[in-house]
Amino acid sequence: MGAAPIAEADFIRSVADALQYISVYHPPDFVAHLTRAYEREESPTARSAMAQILVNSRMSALGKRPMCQDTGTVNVFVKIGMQARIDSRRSLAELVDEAVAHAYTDPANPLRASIVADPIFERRNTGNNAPAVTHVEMVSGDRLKVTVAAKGGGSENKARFAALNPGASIVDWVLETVEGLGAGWCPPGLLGIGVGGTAEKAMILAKESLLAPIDMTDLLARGPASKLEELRIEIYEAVNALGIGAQGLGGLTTVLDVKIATHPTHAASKPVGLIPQCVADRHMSFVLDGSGPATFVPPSIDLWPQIALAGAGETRRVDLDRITPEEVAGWKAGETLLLSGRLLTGRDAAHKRMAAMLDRGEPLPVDLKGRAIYYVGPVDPIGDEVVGPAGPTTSTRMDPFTDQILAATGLLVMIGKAERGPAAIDAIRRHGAAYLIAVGGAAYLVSKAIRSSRVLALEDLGMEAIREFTVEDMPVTVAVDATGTSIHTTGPAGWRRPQIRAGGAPVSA
Ligand SMILES: O=C(O)C[C@H](O)C(=O)O
Repeated sequence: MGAAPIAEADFIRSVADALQYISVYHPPDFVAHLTRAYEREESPTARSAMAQILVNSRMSALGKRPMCQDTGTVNVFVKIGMQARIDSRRSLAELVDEAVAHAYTDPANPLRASIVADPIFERRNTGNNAPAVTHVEMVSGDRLKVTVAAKGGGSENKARFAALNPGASIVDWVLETVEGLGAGWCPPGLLGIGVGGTAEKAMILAKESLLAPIDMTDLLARGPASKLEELRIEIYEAVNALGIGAQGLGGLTTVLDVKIATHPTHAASKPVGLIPQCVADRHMSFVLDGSGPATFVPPSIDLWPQIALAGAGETRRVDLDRITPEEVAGWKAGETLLLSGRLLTGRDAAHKRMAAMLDRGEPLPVDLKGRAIYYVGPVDPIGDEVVGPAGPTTSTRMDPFTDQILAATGLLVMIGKAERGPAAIDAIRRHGAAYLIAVGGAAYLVSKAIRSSRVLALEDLGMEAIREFTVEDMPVTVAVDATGTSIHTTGPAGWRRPQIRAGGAPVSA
């Protein structure tokens, strides 16, 4: 007699519950590896960023609110036993999408809807984060193994592929590629590498490799038992020697682990996919056998270290309602500021609209003169929150608009995460502006500095609308000052170490 059929409702409920679970709880292996990296970190700025990420992670677990404002694209991998049966007339993708809609609109913990339908033209938010990206594989057995992941856009944007020559070095390609990624993928995190098969197979292998347990600490302690493990250690050490560090600030740890999955390939080929995983590492697996929905037990809060964040001390306080070009000119790259007052928000879609309005000679819906703008798309609030988790988004996406907006509006300050490109840095210097960063992946913690929030303009853009926040003592770091000095250049340069190949030879790349 075969296994009992899996009820449609059990499948939907299990996927929805898993999505809610991973939005608030980091996997224990991630917390353990990040804690170890934090304890060993010698770069004060990187260590402080890691402290904020760990405190944020614990707060999310306690408050049952998302660890990151970017609650991700839902990726689902379903392995269906050849003898399993799902009692439904709908497609598996439809069931997954119903679960996504349930999870993301759950009134107890609404997650941010980030998916836009029609990626080329309208880019209209679907409102419930569906559809997901669902992969199905038929395997032996009579059960269903489901893995759900919620992958942030910043790290997904840094996915890379190369069709290498069979004799080319994977290590050299990974090093060159990771150096070029910048910090928009929110390190410290993981690298997923897929090698072999075909172009699309290498990318899926890279993505799936990120779902394996994080075990670099054990691997380093016991030593490699295979050539693949040797390669993992070699890449792990070589990438960390680049000195990129947490949030690209320069430091000892950029990656907590390196995962590699392989598949046989054509004699002429060596396809390689690389997908980084940001600090919002969110995934879990469960099995359905027809006996009911999966259940998920919250982890013990003892999993997290208790870290006291440094007090304000002598930190410079900034009144956002009275900033002047002279004051901004006095800020130095690397300095910590505590911001209070009114802060505008705007990100990708708002910048595109504002640039189009300026091109047409139209007035903007908000006056940016002398103001600060925060690149953020927050989660909706619940209960007595004024806003949900609201961490910074990757600023380089706003680079193409920066010169035009600074020149046309008199905007003084931008706040986001990770580095700016050369053209944006040049514009910041020419206009006497400044670029500040908050810690990516510390969204719930950041939201605690926000005292009020209201939508000011472009409401149709949903989470991308222009809002006005009132903030109190919001901690940020000056990343590009008015002289054009960038901490994302000076920081990593100070922490870069010589590359040593397995066997002792220096890496040529
Ligand atoms: O969409 C976002 O909020 C952020 C995105 O995950 C990013 O890292 O840039």
